[in-house]
Amino acid sequence: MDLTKISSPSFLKDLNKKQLEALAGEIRAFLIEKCSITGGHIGPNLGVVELTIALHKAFNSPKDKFLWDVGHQAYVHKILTGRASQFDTLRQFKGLCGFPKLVESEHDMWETGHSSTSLSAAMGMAAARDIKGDKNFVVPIIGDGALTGGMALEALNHIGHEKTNMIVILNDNEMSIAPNVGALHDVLGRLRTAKEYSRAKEDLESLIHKIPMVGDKLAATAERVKDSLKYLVVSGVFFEELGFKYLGPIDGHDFEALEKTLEYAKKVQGPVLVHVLTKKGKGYKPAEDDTIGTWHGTGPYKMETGAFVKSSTKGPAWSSLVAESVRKCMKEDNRIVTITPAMPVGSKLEGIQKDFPNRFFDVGIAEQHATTMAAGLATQHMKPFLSIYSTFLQRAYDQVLHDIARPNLNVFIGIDRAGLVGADGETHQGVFDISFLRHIPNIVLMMPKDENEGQHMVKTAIDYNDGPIALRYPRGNGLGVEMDAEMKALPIGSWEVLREGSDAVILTFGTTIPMALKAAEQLAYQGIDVRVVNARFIKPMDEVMLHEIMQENLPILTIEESLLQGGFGSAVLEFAFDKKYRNVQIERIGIPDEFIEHGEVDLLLEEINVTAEEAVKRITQLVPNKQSDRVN
Ligand SMILES: Cc1ncc(C[n+]2csc(CCOP(=O)(O)OP(=O)(O)O)c2C)c(N)n1
Ligand SMILES: CC(=O)[C@@H](O)[C@H](O)COP(=O)(O)O
Ligand SMILES: [Mg+2]
Repeated sequence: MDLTKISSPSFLKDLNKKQLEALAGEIRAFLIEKCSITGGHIGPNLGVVELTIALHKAFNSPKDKFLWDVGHQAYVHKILTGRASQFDTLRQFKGLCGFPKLVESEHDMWETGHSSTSLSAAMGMAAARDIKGDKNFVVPIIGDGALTGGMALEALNHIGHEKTNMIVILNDNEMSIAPNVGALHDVLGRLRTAKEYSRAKEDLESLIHKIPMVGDKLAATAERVKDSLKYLVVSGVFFEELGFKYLGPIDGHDFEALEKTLEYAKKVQGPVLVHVLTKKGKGYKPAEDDTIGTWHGTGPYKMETGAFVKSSTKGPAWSSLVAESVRKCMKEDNRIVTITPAMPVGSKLEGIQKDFPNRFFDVGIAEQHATTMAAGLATQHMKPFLSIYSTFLQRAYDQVLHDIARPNLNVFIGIDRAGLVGADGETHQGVFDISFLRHIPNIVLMMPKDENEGQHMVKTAIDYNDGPIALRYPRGNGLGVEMDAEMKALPIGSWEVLREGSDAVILTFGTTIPMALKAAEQLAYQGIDVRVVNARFIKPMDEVMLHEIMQENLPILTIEESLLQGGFGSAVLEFAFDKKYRNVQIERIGIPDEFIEHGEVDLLLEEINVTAEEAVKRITQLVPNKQSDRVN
């Protein structure tokens, strides 16, 4: 079948088991081929091929509402809702989004990207339905990893209390990105093996009902016996005690089991949780055999061998640089404890996990817990290293403020994926952390210009004992610079002049330094002499140097791959105003007040004018008389 010809999932209603299985095969082949070129979340999507087909067969989207938790596993949903032809543009600039997107389709009911939001949103949609007296199903699909997110548990608690009609599909493949962790994971583990029990339960029930005369009465008593048996044998009671009817576990690749269970679930009053067992990466051996999370989200790969296509990079991965530098420090200092909320693979923490198993914690998708746990460690004079993506740190804003900064606890926060991340798009861009951290008292916030300065900043953070200190670093690789043999701490709040200049100053840090230097070189040809400063401490700023620059009354351009609103440039403006440098001209380049969609980072930066050309233009406007000098 030509998948690109699908315009709506309604055709599924007429397919028999054989045809459904054939369709599943075609979709798998399509996904493996397309993702081999574009990259993407191939593992999770191969695991939900049959489940997604069965859901679209059993329900009537968009009247019935599917909410895909995290949403990285919605490619099959996108294929069945008329978007197969767009997969060549998956996660590319102005192309198909890798997550559900309202503007893309009426079938995309809820935008995700961050984990564990589907149940809360589903409760909202179900409440609206009930208040309006509408009749439709609300069907959130949540993974075993996402279920460890605090929001999901808050929602389960409320939904069960309200006894709202909802069919929760728990897609359990025993994996988060890495193998799933936590006591809830263990509960699911007991359930997975409980297949026998649920069959025995049904056999028992039908047997008792057959006993003439006493059958039904006995059945009622047996119900209580069965339930007590349930307490003994399986932990499905976990969900049933929360007010959910628990169905399962069922094989998520078996169309008959799926159809039977979904049709049964549609008849149940109140919230139902259908526990579906799937295999992440199913149907593609390299992904199926993945036990660590390599095939959760990938770049392009060779279909035949599963070999990843190497991109040309100069320096080490930033995550590896930071993790390796911390690992070195952990050898010398047994106060250091590393915590990650479910991202050991992305943040390259496997080495730490292996060498220091009792000083490493993967807490699951639980950013708030991870952050406050770090605070608790710091109260006991340990040195917690919280490794967390910028975008996911947004989940723990109050924990940083209330639990770490307010009591001024010595926590080292490694903010990974700081800046534009590219393919994951607007739900994952790491461009807000400066704005939401800079205004918190006691915080030190820094960003290195290259991997050598990165290792020195790790040392700076480890040696710093006066409160919270955050090191932000980008997705991707370093510049390939030479590394000093020894890590050495930097003076807190110290900036560095990279290029002298007497006509204007560019203040910038991290990934935008090469662009600033390029602009300065171009301006030199115009006779404009620009100083370029590595403003590597975003907080505290180098106020001595700032006073000097402003006393010289030099025009200033700030550049940052971060939100302008409340960002570094704002800090410089505030400084000038507060210190009464009212004549200094200041311009800012950075992320505008909008969400930045998916695409290659260079194209995104061009789109929003965070470029050397823009810097040249802005500086030229700042020093017009230099222009006229040159012309005369
Ligand atoms: C708040 C938040 N934290 C972390 C992530 C990163 N992340 C994306 S998918 C994923 C694992 C999800 O596991 P599961 O829900 O079981 O889905 P599966 O990939 O197994 O289908 C994680 C940790 C995220 N998207 N959002
Ligand atoms: C869907 C999700 O949130 C993660 O899979 C994320 O895409 C990982 O990002 P990196 O690829 O930058 O590790
Ligand atoms: Mg999972």
